[in-house]
Amino acid sequence: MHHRNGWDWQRAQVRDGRLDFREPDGLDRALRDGFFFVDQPPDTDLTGGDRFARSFYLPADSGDPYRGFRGWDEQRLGKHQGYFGRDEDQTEQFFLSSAHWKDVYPPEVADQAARMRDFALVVLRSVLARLDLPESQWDTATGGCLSGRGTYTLTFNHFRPQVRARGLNVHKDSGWVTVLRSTEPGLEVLRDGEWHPINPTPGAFIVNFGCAMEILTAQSATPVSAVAHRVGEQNSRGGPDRFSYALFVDSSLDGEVSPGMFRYEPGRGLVLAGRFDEFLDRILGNTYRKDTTGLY
Ligand SMILES: O=C(O)CCC(=O)C(=O)O
Ligand SMILES: [Fe+2]
Repeated sequence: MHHRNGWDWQRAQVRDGRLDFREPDGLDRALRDGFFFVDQPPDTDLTGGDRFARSFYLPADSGDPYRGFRGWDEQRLGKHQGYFGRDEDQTEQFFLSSAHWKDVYPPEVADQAARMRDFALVVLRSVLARLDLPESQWDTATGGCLSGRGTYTLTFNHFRPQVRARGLNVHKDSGWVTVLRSTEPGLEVLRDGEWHPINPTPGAFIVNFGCAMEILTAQSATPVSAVAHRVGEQNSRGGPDRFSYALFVDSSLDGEVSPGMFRYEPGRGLVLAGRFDEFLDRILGNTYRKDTTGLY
């Protein structure tokens, strides 16, 4: 349904560990849209994450443990970890997977990351329950995500308004589900050949699906869309800079845990579709380069 003020994105809440949509066909529509809103749980405290998003890039200051994170870089933390000042995008980012949360993030941020991960896994289970994939195969299919062996990354974006560039290039997220915290407009998604804004709703996270989910389900009875999205150029409006942060659920990068990405072929089962580490390198590399897009 098209409303005068844009696309009618679905809205859910989590009740008794399951996604409960406002509309009777809400889940099916959300799987096709690739994006939906979900109420933050009643006890959600976002102060640590919001503060980190507004501070991580600032020079260190002994009185403020949320500043001074540029020095935590890929050399120090490992591949795809730490601070990245992108060259072709306004965003400067901080990526951190769960193995590092307690050692690097301030304690409130590490706690919030774990709560967002648990919430994302509830959302993931609810979606898997709608697919024709047997439950006994869920953990294998998702590369160990449901048994705590996946890759869980909390990533912060700060959009530098003084940089003249796109905010964040066109891309699809790599993995299963993303739980996004945003308070400002700027996010746009490609749906039916047109770019539509997704404007944040107070009290709700934005959820979207990634490539791993799209590849797994493409031939199933319930294909799930990983929708291309981007952030437009942000101008200084005299107010605070735009920030966002997201909890990404991806498959394990450890070959001992998971051989890679699967597609589900009804009648045949899980079929290996390729290595996940190589896929991730490619999609991240292509997202932050000038003349490519983070699509596959
Ligand atoms: O800033 C946003 O609203 C979206 C960020 C995003 O798409 C991402 O970090 O993958
Ligand atoms: Fe994204």
